[in-house]
Amino acid sequence: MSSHNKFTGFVGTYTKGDSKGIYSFTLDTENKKISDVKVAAELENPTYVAISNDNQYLYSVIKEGEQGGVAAYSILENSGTLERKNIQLLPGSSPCHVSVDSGNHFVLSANYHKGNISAYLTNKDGGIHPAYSVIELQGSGPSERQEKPHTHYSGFTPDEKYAVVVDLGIDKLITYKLDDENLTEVSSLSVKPGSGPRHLEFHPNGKYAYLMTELSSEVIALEYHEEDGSFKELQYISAIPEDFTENSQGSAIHVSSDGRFVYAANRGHDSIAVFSINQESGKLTFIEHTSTEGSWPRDFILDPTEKFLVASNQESGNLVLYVRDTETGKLSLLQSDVAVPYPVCVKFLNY
Ligand SMILES: O=C1O[C@H](COP(=O)(O)O)[C@@H](O)[C@H](O)[C@H]1O
Repeated sequence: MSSHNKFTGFVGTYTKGDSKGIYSFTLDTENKKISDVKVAAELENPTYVAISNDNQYLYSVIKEGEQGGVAAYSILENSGTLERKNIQLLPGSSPCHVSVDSGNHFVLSANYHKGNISAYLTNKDGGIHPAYSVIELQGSGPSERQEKPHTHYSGFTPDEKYAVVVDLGIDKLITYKLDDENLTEVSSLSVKPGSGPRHLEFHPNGKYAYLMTELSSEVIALEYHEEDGSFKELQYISAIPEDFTENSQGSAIHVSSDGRFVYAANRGHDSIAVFSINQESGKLTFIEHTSTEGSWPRDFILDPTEKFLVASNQESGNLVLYVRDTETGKLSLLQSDVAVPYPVCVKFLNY
């Protein structure tokens, strides 16, 4: 457990309205407050960011003119200051998700608009080489938002032997064997047609994973088999109340590092759903909904102590701070007036 009481976070945004790019902020866990919001780097549409395990580098989605890709930054002295290393762009829309492995060797990006993923290798200075593999996904789904692949997430399995890709347009989770030359498909799982899977997070025991769907607002509990990178469905559970009939779209999902709770965000219902995890079966039980005190919670994150949770409301432009009861998993509101324009993603440095 960290002995710090001040933690630096970063917010990726859409550079609409007043937004200038990536913002940094400080969470003071003693005074239970977020403050010191400032611009950390100016760039267009840095919607998603990933921080290397050693806190040396930040990788961000970037748009430049008619091109999109990934920008690499140095994080100066574990602070909120970013210095550009380089960028790698490809023609067309920018990606929506970026991730880096624990050894800071591979960077992966997923592109919703193009329906593809790109894999990059880093150089010894943390910059990135041009994409060495771009994989176009194939297929469609029954919803009008599933006319083609819309890849929303690419990350790593716990042992980092595989890349896992989630595609909202084709209702699929695909596992690729990862090396420095190729990504080779080894397994895939089709989930409920029309559910629109979006983001995935593993349980710390590496045996289960939890998948948030955007179109059906459900959490899918999965069993993960590390020997071949395959997944098996265990359970579907709604993240919104049964009687809520207005538009709502699932967004982010996180698992507490004690492996006891899953948190999932709902845009429209504007809430975070809390679930407890049965440690024997991996299945979930609903605990509560907490309002996000704003509109369209695109992302949220547990702080490094996991006693707090920070949510980002894209449309109302505010970060919201909750204190988390680590025994019950429940959230209680502390602060909801931290202005950040069009926040899309929120991340902390590692402590
Ligand atoms: O969650 C969502 O993500 C997609 C992709 O993000 P983008 O920044 O690449 O456009 C977005 O288009 C969609 O509206 C949203 O629900």
